[in-house]
Amino acid sequence: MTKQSVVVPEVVAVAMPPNTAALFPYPPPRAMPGVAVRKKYLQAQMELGSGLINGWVESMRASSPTHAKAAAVLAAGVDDEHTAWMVKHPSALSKFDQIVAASKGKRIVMFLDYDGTLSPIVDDPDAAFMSDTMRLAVRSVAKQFPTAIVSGRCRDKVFDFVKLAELYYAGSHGMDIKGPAKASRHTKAKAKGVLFQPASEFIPMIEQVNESLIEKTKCIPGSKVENNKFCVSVHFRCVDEKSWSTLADTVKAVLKDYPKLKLTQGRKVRPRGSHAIPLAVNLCLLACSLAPY
Ligand SMILES: O=P(O)(O)OC[C@H]1O[C@H](O[C@H]2O[C@H](CO)[C@@H](O)[C@H](O)[C@H]2O)[C@H](O)[C@@H](O)[C@@H]1O
Repeated sequence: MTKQSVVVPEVVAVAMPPNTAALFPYPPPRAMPGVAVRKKYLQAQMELGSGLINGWVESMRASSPTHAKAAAVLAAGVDDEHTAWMVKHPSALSKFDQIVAASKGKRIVMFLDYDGTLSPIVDDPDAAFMSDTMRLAVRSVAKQFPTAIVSGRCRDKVFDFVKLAELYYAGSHGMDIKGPAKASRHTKAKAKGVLFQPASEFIPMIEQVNESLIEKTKCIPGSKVENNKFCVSVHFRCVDEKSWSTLADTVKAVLKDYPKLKLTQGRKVRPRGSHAIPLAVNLCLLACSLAPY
């Protein structure tokens, strides 16, 4: 997901009571002890039809820990990448007072990511469950502020994990947005009619691509194709690094027949022309009757 200033997990901490710090570690947990894993980079997400596919495997390598790198990190006991990342992205909780002071007199809307923020990163995307403690924390935040979850996943799937009817849900990287099913003091009638699906015409095409990707990648152990309704994710977290280029070539081959779909390096396969995350944020803000971002 593209990081926007109103979406970054640091903002999550703004409205979280300080004692929620232990609910979930941030940055997202590592797949192996001592090895930094950035969930954002662990999916095969490519730029389709625009020639940007070159270098995709390099990007996978650069952003994912190789076995050699993992071994080096374990041996040295130092993870420079993680340290550098933390310097650039300090925990909002360590600056909680400053953030509270800066928010005085302002209206706050909460935008939360799901994977790696509300749920731990796990190998099986279907098993990224949210804890009851986290659910309670989100529920209590939603009582204070209009709250939205913005995810690359299919909206229904996120709802099935979260199960809180009082939230806004922006699925498929913002191409599927729905206001709260349950009125709260923030949403009342205004939110009721919110349903935004600007890419509905692409659903049959996405289904075709999904089927084709499943068929073509089934011989690559560890790969997993996830239909997110308005976009498709090809996961390579569990694929041997030696097979990454095969996987990249396979995905590229499938998608060359779909010039209307965009394959973005480090992002997701989605209909061209969509600027999903800022749109998701703006629509949620409008639904809450706040100024667009
Ligand atoms: O909403 P985002 O933060 O942009 O992430 C979108 C993707 O999240 C999920 O994948 C990630 O979490 C999985 C479960 O922990 C993990 O197995 C995977 O490696 C991660 O990339 C989701 O499954 C994807 O469809 C989303 O695109």
